[in-house]
Amino acid sequence: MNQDELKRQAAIKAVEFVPENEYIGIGTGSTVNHFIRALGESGKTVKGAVSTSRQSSELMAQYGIPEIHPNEVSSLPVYIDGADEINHLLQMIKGGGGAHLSEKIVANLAQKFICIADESKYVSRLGKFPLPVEVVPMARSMASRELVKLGGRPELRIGFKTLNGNEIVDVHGLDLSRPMEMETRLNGILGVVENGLFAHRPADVLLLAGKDGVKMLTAQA
Ligand SMILES: O=C[C@H](O)[C@H](O)[C@H](O)COP(=O)(O)O
Repeated sequence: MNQDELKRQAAIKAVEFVPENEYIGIGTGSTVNHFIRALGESGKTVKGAVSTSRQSSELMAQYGIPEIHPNEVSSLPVYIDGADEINHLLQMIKGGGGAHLSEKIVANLAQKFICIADESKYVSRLGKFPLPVEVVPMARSMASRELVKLGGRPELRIGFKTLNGNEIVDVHGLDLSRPMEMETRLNGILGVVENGLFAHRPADVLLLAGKDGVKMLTAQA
């Protein structure tokens, strides 16, 4: 089974966690695209979904899943999303698609965050994947100098703008051994809008697809 098929298996499993006739939250990325298709084809009815990107909104529309704005809900029973890396505490690096700001907002509206991933995403230590950091364009250089002081090597994602018109710097080499501290610290840099560490809001459940099937994991102390 290739990686894409494993992503699809995790996504199909996630449909079982979707409550009928409720609003849900939907993330962004290739694994989530499989989830939207699987939900659309499942015959399960949701009242609607809060989306986190244009890409997800467009696919939801193709499958007749109504979209609702995050400001119209105060809570969501579930949020389904992928990850670029996830550890045993279900803390994640996200933002490979540049959508981590809206993903973090919607994840924080959710009672349960279900992460869907293939087994290559499960890591013993976060940080091989460069950490996406969304920055206000006029502060990009200033913020990048601060990221260097923290031990990172920021690299501008050339030609990319976020949903909010900002830029992304992908930061290599940061020490992420204390993810909660680093998440807070990075967001304290002037010009940083949000970083892709999900340590304060980890996933609640990980559906991890491997060659032996889809495992359901929770945080391991
Ligand atoms: O901005 C993108 C998101 O954080 C995605 O959840 C993440 O990049 C994983 O994407 P994929 O499912 O394509 O591997």
